[in-house]
Order: sequence, then structure tokens, then C-alpha cells
Amino acid sequence: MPKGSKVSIVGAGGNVGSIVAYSIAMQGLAHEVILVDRDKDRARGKALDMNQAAAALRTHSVVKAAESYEDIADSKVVVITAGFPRKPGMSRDDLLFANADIVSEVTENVVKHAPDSIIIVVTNPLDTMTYVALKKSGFPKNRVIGMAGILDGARMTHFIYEKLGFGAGQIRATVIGGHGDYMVPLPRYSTVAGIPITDLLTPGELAEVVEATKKGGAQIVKLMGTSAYFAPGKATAIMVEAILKDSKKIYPCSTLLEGEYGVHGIPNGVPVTLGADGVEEIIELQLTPKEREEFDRSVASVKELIDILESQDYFGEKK
Ligand SMILES: NC(=O)c1ccc[n+]([C@@H]2O[C@H](COP(=O)([O-])OP(=O)(O)OC[C@H]3O[C@@H](n4cnc5c(N)ncnc54)[C@H](O)[C@@H]3O)[C@@H](O)[C@H]2O)c1
Ligand SMILES: O=C(O)C[C@H](O)C(=O)O
Repeated sequence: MPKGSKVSIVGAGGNVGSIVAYSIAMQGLAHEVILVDRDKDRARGKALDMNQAAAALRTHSVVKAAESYEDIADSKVVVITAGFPRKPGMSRDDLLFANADIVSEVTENVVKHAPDSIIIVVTNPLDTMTYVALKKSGFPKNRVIGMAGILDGARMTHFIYEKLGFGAGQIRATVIGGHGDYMVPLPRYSTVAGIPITDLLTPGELAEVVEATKKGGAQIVKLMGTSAYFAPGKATAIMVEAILKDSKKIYPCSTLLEGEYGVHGIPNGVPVTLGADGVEEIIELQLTPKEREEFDRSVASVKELIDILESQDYFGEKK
């Protein structure tokens, strides 16, 4: 079993992976942080830079660039951010084939070198890549988790603040469903200092918050020419922290549903408790018929992508 608090990040030479690593190192969450990237010099450079930041801050975290996958051995958590980000005009789903091959290759190496780890998938299209990692690893479902709901909830929080102009730091917003165009922001489960936002914003304002949340990723892609990384990186580090500290905190994460929410065999974003075993509980919200319909639509959009992969026998299951 993994000892201590070693965390490896595959894709750490890139934007999201390096923010995940930096957040973990600066918080001193893990003693050892391993940066894996196919661009080894970039990983080596980032490791030096982060170690020097850790030295300035005097944290105990040590950051190392992996020379090979052997260096991820004994990781408690492996984060996968390897893969292409979208460009303006693209949907996350357009990354399906290019990133499925990358996530497959990475997962095979994780199974070989860190067989007891918990995998956090970040690569898009998120829910389908979580499915790819799950199938290719053969790990139990509690040990393969997709990151998106914390990020989408944080975006909704921000857009609620933009409307209210007060309550920063006191807003909690909930987004479930897949991390795509059909995600399901839930105003009914969103509050400011415990006050439901449905008491503070008009239905029209709430509809604008929901729309802005759904388009939050694309808004940043349009502005920067590549996708977001500060909030995604921080959101991922929050999941790593919950696992390493066995905190049992509740966060929306993508997890394989096997009967929960009436869904069978598709990963989707729902509230879960995160602890040392990864996803420890799945919490079923009592959705209204409209919320339920939106959730089902979101599940269907993930299933469409999985069906495309399965129709090509991507998982080698056809006889
Ligand atoms: N789930 C989310 O909420 C969320 C949020 C932001 C980004 N993302 C996704 O995360 C992924 C990474 O985004 P980014 O902005 O960091 O991209 P990036 O291009 O900056 O970084 C990707 C890194 O992966 C590396 N890489 C590619 N193939 C590899 C392989 N086979 N083995 C090892 N390393 C490999 C590249 O060298 C690069 O350094 C994208 O797919 C993006 O869409 C998801
Ligand atoms: O928008 C993207 O493509 C990246 C990520 O999924 C995000 O929501 O920031």
C-alpha cells in the first residue's frame, strides 16, 4: 500500500498540471510531488522552479521531475492532466479521440507502477476520460474520480457574486451532471451565508447565472486562446487534500453511477464524500422533475461519447 503522502501528476509540464503541483507543494499537502510529462525538460524546469518556491516558503514538500514512470511508485494519488486543451470554437467533446489515446497510455503506466493509487482525471472530455481510465485500469470505481464539479461550482459562485455585489467568501453553489454543455447548475442548492439564492435573485437573474456557468469554460478559452488553469488546478488540489487528509468532505465529482440517480454504467458529476478510499459515499439529491430531466440529458450526452468509443471496440470487449 502507498505510504506517506506522495502525489504524482501526469501532464505536469502543462498549465493545469503545474498549478495542481504548485498548489499541493505550497500548501505542504504532500511530502513528495512527482511531475510527469512527455516533455521532460519542461517537467525538470517546473520542478526546479517549484522547489525554489518551496524553499522560499520553507515548506517540506519536495518536487521532482520523473525520469520514467518508475518514479510514480507508491503514489497515494495520481492526477492525470495529460492531453490537449480546446481552442476557441471547439467543444470539449472535440478532444475525444486525441485525449482518449493519451489517457489510455497514461492509465496503463499508472496500473503498472502505482497499482494501489487513486486516480483523479482532469483531461477532457472529463466524464468520458474518467470512464476510459476506469475501464483501462480495472481499478474499483471509488479509485477513479473525475474533477469538474468543484470548478463548475466555483464558477457559479463567482457569477452569483457578480449579480449580488456582496457575500464574497460566503457563497456556496452546486453544479451536478457532466462537465460539458449540458452541466446542471442547481440554484435550489446554492446559498449565501445559508440564505437560499432563490430568495435573493430574480428568476431572470438566476437564469443568467446558470447560462454563464455553463459557458464559463468557453468564456475563458475565447479570451486566452487556451483553457483555464488556475481554478481547475486549485479545484483538483482540493480533491487531493480531501483524500490525503481522509477528510470525508462532500464535493461534486464525476464518479461511475451504478444505479444511483437511476443511471447504470456512466460516470457523471454528483456530490460524493472524499476520503482515504477515494469516493466513499455517493449522495443522492432529491431532484425536481425539471432538474431530473436536465440531469438525464447530461448523462445522455456522456453516454453518446462512450457509445462512440465502444462502437469502435475501444475497450476490446467485442468478441
Ligand atoms: N476537468 C476540468 O474541469 C478541466 C479543466 C481545465 C482543463 N482540463 C483539461 O485538462 C487537459 C490539460 O489542459 P492544460 O491546459 O494543462 O493543457 P497543456 O497543453 O498546457 O498541458 C498538457 C500537458 O500534457 C502533456 N502530455 C500530453 N500527452 C502526454 C502523455 N502521453 N504523457 C505525458 N504527458 C503528456 C503535454 O506535454 C503538456 O505538458 C486538457 O484536456 C483540458 O481540456 C479539464
Ligand atoms: O473549458 C475547457 O475546455 C477546460 C475546462 O473544462 C474548463 O471548464 O475550464
